[in-house]
Amino acid sequence: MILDLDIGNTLSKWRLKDADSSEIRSRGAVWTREEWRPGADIPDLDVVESVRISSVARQAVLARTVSLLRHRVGGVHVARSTPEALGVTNGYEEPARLGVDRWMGVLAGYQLAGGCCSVDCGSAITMDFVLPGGRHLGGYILPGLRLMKESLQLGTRNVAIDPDSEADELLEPGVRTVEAVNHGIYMAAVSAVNRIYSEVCDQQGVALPLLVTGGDARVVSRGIQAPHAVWPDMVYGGLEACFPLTAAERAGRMSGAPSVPRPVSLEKIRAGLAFSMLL
Ligand SMILES: Nc1ncnc2c1ncn2[C@@H]1O[C@H](COP(=O)(O)OP(=O)(O)O)[C@@H](O)[C@H]1O
Ligand SMILES: CC(C)(COP(=O)(O)O)[C@@H](O)C(=O)NCCC(=O)O
Ligand SMILES: [K+]
Repeated sequence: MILDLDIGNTLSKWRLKDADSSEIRSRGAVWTREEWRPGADIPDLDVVESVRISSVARQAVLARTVSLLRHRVGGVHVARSTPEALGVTNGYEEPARLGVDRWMGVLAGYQLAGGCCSVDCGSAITMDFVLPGGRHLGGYILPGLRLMKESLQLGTRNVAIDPDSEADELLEPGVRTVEAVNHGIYMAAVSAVNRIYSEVCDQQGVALPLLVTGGDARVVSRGIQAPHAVWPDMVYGGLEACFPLTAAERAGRMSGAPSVPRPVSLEKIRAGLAFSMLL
């Protein structure tokens, strides 16, 4: 079995993948903390031959996780943000400083769709852009839904936005504090994503395929106007592409990769931008 780990600021996600069949056998998530307890937090390591890790948690968390795993597992692969990989050049002035989850998302998105915009809705909402040809432009970081809510300190943190609620409902004025907060932060997130996507496509003169991942991907997706695909395993897709271990991965296939809708035309994106500026 292959154990894939995506350690974010809030949640540490794991999945077990069968190295022979390439099937995902199980998955889970625990709050990100200092130490892993195999058998409790993550599956028993006896069945694991290799581990692939993307981590943006504090360095100490990664160091401890890796030292625990190295004692028990043959191959431990830790992803890093590099100046170039898989045909993509990292746009950061200091490439190593780009969050590795963003880099994994960018690489997965580029493998799947060529030039693209990748959006990761987790503790932070990040947006990254890669042009056809592989130039990563850099991106945007804004607070995620949960962080925005916590920063208001109105005691509403434990009432999550229902991921099944309709975007239309969430855009209406709230008539209770929790509702006003939820609708406010939702509006902040989706209007930023919509605007940034359109602005960058306009600046660069190209309509890019759009991919969305992260714990809040489903709810944010409902408010995104441009055609897009939700890909919960996008960070794992980057790990598969960087460290291919199964036959399917060596052939360039990433688990759970969605079919990506064609973007609308650049003219339509520009018309939408012009319209929003008139208002
Ligand atoms: N069951 C859940 N438990 C915790 N957070 C959840 C859950 N479902 C959705 N979320 C949302 O997902 C976010 C975490 O998403 P994730 O992509 O895992 O973040 P990160 O990678 O930063 O740890 C939380 O901040 C919260 O808004
Ligand atoms: C921006 C992030 C905090 C997002 O992390 P997440 O919300 O996925 O936990 C992470 O990608 C990170 O620590 N990045 C380093 C800074 C940067 O990318 O510029
Ligand atoms: K994120």
